[in-house]
Amino acid sequence: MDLKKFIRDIPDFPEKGIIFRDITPLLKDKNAFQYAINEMTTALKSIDFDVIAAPEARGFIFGGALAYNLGKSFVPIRKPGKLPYKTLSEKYQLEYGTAELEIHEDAINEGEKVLIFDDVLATGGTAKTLKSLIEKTGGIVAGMAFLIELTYLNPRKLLKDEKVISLITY
Ligand SMILES: O=P(O)(O)OC[C@H]1O[C@H](OP(=O)(O)OP(=O)(O)O)[C@H](O)[C@@H]1O
Ligand SMILES: Nc1ncnc2[nH]cnc12
Repeated sequence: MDLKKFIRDIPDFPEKGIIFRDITPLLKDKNAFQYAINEMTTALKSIDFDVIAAPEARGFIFGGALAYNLGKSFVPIRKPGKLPYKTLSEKYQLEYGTAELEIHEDAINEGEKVLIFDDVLATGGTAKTLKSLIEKTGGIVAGMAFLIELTYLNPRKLLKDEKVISLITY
């Protein structure tokens, strides 16, 4: 199945000059959604890890399904003020502005192998921040996987030495 057919390009969203890759048509089509989850599930079998960590909001949609499929636990990384226990937090830049993410300080056990999942790898700013937060908790990043990679933004420049998987590239 050509998954790109289910990604809609929205020019100038949320700012002028950005081509937003909208995943909602893929989510709307049950066969495409299931195919994407199954393809990613297969791809992730090549990585040895214990836990999937994913950021709010779009990362949760796929991260939870993948963790269930692979029999792994799931760690939510959230926008500020949403997690109820003690948190570690980092501010960062993404393709369209600045943002901040938080993780519970006890979310990951010392030495646990973590797979980062997100829907889009754009500049790599979010992924780099996720890695840093996970390492602060004592976790080890075993790999990173994305539904979509925007190669024209050179995200892998920020992710040297990481194992990176993506299903759809632009
Ligand atoms: O590689 P980067 O340039 O950092 O961009 C990628 C991030 O941007 C989007 O998240 P956004 O913060 O827009 O959140 P959302 O999932 O809540 O829409 C996307 O879901 C990734 O997390
Ligand atoms: N161009 C883009 N489309 C969708 N999500 C994104 N996150 C960062 N850049 C994005």
